[in-house]
Amino acid sequence: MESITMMGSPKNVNESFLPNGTNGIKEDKTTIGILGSGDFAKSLTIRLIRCGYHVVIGSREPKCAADFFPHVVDVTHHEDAILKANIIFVAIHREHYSSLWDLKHLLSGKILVDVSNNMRVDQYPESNAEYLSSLLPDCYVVKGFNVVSAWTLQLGPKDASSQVYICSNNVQARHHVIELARQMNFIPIDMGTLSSSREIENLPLRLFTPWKGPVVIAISLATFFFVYSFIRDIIHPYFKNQQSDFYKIPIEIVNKTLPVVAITLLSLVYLAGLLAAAHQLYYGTKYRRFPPWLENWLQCRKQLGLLSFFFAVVHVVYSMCLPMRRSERYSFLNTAYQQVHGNVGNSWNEEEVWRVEMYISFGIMSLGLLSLLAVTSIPSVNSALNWREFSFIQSTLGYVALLISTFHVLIYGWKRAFEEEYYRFYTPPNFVLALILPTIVILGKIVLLCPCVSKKLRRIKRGWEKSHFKENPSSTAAHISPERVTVM
Ligand SMILES: NC(=O)C1=CN([C@@H]2O[C@H](COP(=O)(O)OP(=O)(O)OC[C@H]3O[C@@H](n4cnc5c(N)ncnc54)[C@H](OP(=O)(O)O)[C@@H]3O)[C@@H](O)[C@H]2O)C=CC1
Ligand SMILES: [Cu+2]
Repeated sequence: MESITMMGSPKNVNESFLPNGTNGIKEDKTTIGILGSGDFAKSLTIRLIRCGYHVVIGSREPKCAADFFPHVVDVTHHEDAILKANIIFVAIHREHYSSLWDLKHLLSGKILVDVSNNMRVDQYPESNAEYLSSLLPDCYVVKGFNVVSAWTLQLGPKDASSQVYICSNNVQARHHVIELARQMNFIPIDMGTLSSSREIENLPLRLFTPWKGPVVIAISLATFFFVYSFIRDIIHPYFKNQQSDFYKIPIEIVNKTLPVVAITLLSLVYLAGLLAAAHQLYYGTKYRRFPPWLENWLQCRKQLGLLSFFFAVVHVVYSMCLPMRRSERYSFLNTAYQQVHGNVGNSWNEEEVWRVEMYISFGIMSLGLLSLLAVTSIPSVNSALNWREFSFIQSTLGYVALLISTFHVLIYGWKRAFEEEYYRFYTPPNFVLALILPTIVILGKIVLLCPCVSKKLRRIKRGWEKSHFKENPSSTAAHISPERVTVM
């Protein structure tokens, strides 16, 4: 186990971890108790003694457990440990909390820090900390430190970026533990009463929660457009003309899918804002709640925007690699041969040259703007901008990015669409599908910019600015109005 090997022999630990004094413990030492001698207890002990605390461990088998702790640590029975400390970490699993019942009389009046986590979100009817508090009502139960892993604890005070969430029904106990967290070089976040403990216990179990919806949308779009292109551009020519284009699957078909997904996701970012504005215009007020699906959509615009940026970047890399392909070289040589054979000296086509120059240029510009939007969505950059600057970049420049990328797609494909021989009207090529949403969004924005509409929208907003909280303090529409949410 890493935590054990890191400690080495007690002598080494004494030399390397203890901060000052002959025995490493400060004169004004504070004793912290820990019940349990597992991974978390070991790592917590290291962090505490590095920060100058004296630690007493309560174990069911102190003799065995003592081998795994530095010799300055007092490893003893539960009863003894409880008597020696006022702040006691409960580093045992919830399933064993009932064993503390026998120690009830000794624990009375002590601060108990519950660090436990569960295996699943909302695994039990009540949170572990609330359960501990109900089991030992004479103790001051504080929830905290469950979001840091044993590994993080071992990294030592140099790692001063970890936040720990702390809550308790007893204000003094909470402040003691907050102060202890600060001394241990964590950033404590006061979460109020013990009713927050369920939320705190669910925090380490989250897996990219705000990303789930946008990722599912991106994967679904990518799958749909990939399969569509595969059938249209590979399977159909194969059955119709016995033309084997299967070599196109790894790069060409993938690279036809990526830009369509990127532009569709970017359109979805702005479509949500447009629908929210339409909702407000329709009802003539800002105080009416958006439907839940629209609220969720508005809240995941940043993730949709970043995914769009990701797809655009991968599309650029694929496009730059297109000339490296062997197939590209063969078709280039074949064209050259046919040109020589046909006695064509100059194949320069001014219109084609302009088309390609334009769409590449528009592609580069839209990637540049998307990068700017992505950078300003980083919290540290975003906090350096005032609201107007942020809104200019995320809203105005975002629409410009959408417009330019629409031109990029349009110029790329318009001529090809008319050159297609088969399925011209029944199954439009990918790029035609890619243009549907951006066109709707751009037209919608133009409508919103019309003087009469924008005047009405401004009036609605001004009304909100003046009296929102007086009129409807619980309105969530205000919190996620189209103008106030990070667009990307
Ligand atoms: N490991 C981690 O990274 C993290 C752990 N946590 C939480 O910390 C707590 C401890 O986790 P961890 O150290 O990994 O677990 P371990 O299984 O490594 O250790 C648990 C300890 O509990 C004690 N114990 C076991 N059974 C009983 C029992 N029947 N009665 C009383 N005590 C018992 C044992 O100590 P002894 O034999 O000395 O009595 C044992 O060492 C858990 O609640 C966990 O959710 C929170 C965040 C991160
Ligand atoms: Cu492109």
